[in-house]
Amino acid sequence: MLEVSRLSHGFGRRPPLWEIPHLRWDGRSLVHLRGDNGSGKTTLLRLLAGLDTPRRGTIRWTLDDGAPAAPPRFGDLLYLHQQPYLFDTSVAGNLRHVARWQGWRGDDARSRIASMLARCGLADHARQHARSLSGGERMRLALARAWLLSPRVLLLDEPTASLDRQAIDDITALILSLRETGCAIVLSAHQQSVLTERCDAEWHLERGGLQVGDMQAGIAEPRPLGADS
Ligand SMILES: Nc1ncnc2c1ncn2[C@@H]1O[C@H](COP(=O)(O)OP(=O)(O)OP(=O)(O)O)[C@@H](O)[C@H]1O
Repeated sequence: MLEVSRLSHGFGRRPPLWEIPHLRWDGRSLVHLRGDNGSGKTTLLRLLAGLDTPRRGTIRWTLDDGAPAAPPRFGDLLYLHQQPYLFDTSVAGNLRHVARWQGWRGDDARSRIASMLARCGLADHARQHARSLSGGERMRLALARAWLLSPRVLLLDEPTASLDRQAIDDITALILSLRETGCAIVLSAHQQSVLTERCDAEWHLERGGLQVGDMQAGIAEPRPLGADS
């Protein structure tokens, strides 16, 4: 469970990008973080990932009963940038790094890597250098690498930006499969797509605040700037 309280952040002398009085997330759903370019989606995801420290407010992880939980460790929570960093090696080599990190060896490692390459449609690219992949393939490899770490929470920054329809469909299928494993996902996207249509909830950054909506019920609960909820 994620609990955000009186959170705000900004840069330099500029006013805060947004203020979020209160946000509670069960850490189970698939959330679409929506907002115009420059509204602060990446900034919020980076704060949730613990990569930056907020100017004001708190981000806490709790157990279901509200008791404090330790912040998720690397591997439990992963943040993927829209141009994901890939290791300077082959496609399979990128997955071998994770296999070593996980302590997998020999045939066990090889079969896990082969099945992940197949699942992500990258089997034919196994020996190709990762940095020569197309945009959609790079994102698929980044998701494959993340998947091998079995994250509990995945924060995806514009995973379908600049991709064509087929690539968006491929990434959508992968993200939905990852979610089936029980991984909670927040993904940012400034436009609606086949992927965002499959989300359970929407967090909408606009006019300096965050509106939370339940996509299934079609409800949006405005949380006005500065107000407690
Ligand atoms: N490290 C930084 N230093 C100064 N300004 C920054 C920094 N990071 C982000 N900003 C500014 O904060 C604002 C929000 O940026 P952010 O990347 O969070 O928006 P975004 O909603 O993710 O945008 P996009 O949809 O274009 O990716 C922008 O005006 C950006 O220039």
